[in-house]
Amino acid sequence: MNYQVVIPAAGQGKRMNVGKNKQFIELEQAPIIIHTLKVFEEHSNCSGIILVINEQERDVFQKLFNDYHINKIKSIVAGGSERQFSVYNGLQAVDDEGIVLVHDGARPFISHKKIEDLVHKAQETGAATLAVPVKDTIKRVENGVVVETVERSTLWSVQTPQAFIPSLVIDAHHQANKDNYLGTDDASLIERTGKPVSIVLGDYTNIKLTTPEDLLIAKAIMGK
Ligand SMILES: Nc1ccn([C@@H]2O[C@H](COP(=O)(O)OP(=O)(O)OP(=O)(O)O)[C@@H](O)[C@H]2O)c(=O)n1
Ligand SMILES: C[C@](O)(CO)[C@H](O)COP(=O)(O)O
Repeated sequence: MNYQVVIPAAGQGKRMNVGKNKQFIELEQAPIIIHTLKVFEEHSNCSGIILVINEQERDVFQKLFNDYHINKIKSIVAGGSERQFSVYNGLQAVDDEGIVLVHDGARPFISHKKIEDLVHKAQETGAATLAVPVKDTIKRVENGVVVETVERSTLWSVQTPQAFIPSLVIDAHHQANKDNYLGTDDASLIERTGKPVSIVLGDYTNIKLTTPEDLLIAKAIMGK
């Protein structure tokens, strides 16, 4: 099943603390965002990429597309002040057919196999996300004191891509905007409308490069 993918890459990378958009940090002679884009460029099931960027970085991205032969870019869309707004802007460029994926530009280690597993599930249920079982014990803390230890067997660490029937995720964004609701992922916007979101087992290597330590892990993953 073919799919389109919206890739939000318009963040500032504050937690990476390198003074620039972390998407441009080089790993093995290519920027992080190129590693991510190449996964979809090289996947025959991907019919088009909608990339969401900071407008001030348009020329930088354009040069990267030329240098690395990224040809599946269907649209380049300006991001917003929050990830949710960036994704919403990207979704406006999506064809209302098939399945749409939303995938963080900061997650370069996604595999074709997991994308295909996810798309298959979204075809069945309308909405699905990759996730992995939590390995640490998770506690709810208030004012530096533990108020609850959450039952670990029910906890999953959610990743991207997340996959949807386009109209479902677009309607959920509209509702969230109307309610002034800000979520940290797109699946939560669907959950809050009462519709089900399925879980598809991801890989622990599908990390989001967020803080400097993640670059050490990324180098190990690439070495593997
Ligand atoms: N306003 C925003 C915020 C985030 N993103 C994108 O959403 C993905 C996940 O966000 P995150 O890892 O938090 O990236 P940043 O927002 O850049 O990081 P930080 O919060 O540390 O500034 C990234 O590919 C990021 O570029 C975006 O397109 N628009
Ligand atoms: C969407 C996400 O990657 C799922 O884990 C995560 O919520 C993004 O969070 P961020 O703070 O915007 O990176």
